[in-house]
Amino acid sequence: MAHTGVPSDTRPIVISGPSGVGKGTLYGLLFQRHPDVFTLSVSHTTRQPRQGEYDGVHYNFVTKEQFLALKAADGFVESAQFGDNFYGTSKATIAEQTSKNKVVVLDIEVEGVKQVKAATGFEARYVFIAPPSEEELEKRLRGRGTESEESVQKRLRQAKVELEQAKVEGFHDKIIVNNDLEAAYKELEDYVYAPVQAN
Ligand SMILES: Nc1ncnc2c1ncn2[C@@H]1O[C@H](COP(=O)(O)OP(=O)(O)OP(=O)(O)O)[C@@H](O)[C@H]1O
Repeated sequence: MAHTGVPSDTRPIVISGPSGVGKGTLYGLLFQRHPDVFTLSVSHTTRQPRQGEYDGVHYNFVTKEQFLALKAADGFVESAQFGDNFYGTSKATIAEQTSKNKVVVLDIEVEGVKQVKAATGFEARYVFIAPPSEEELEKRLRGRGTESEESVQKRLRQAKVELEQAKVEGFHDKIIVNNDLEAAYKELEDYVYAPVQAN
């Protein structure tokens, strides 16, 4: 069945999975095939904008002081530090995007997923994208041609952590194996458009 319009369940969708598994490709299709329905969450960051990046579009660019103040006020559903820079997803940003009748998609690592699950007053749906095999994951990561050898190795180590966590019963609401892209996309779309489950 073809799905159209806004899903009945409008909770944000948290998508996780190892680097190179095809998360971006899959939700990219969701955005492309359902324009104006879904939107990627806009993170806060303390790093400097790069050429062509706009405040409020690619990131909400803030100072370290602003970031830490928001964190102290429990304003993030998840946050992390990479090198000298802080990154986080603010509750207010998600609420604002949701109020515009958009279903917000969050693309985060497993540590972030744990934080979102522990965040107070925040409801979401958790989708894990799994590779058909670790060999295929490595092939895709290399095939993308964006990573150095060191970065490939680092991502593969992190992949093992992600895959281990995904085995925990009930941690994710839905696990999709991205083998054939169209089949995986269909599974994602069917899940996203499934009617709200009565508890
Ligand atoms: N089902 C599939 N079959 C074969 N190749 C795929 C499939 N899905 C995605 N790919 C390819 O795998 C590579 C990695 O995909 P993508 O960049 O979407 O991964 P990602 O999970 O978003 O990675 P990251 O977390 O590093 O951003 C891309 O080159 C993409 O075209």
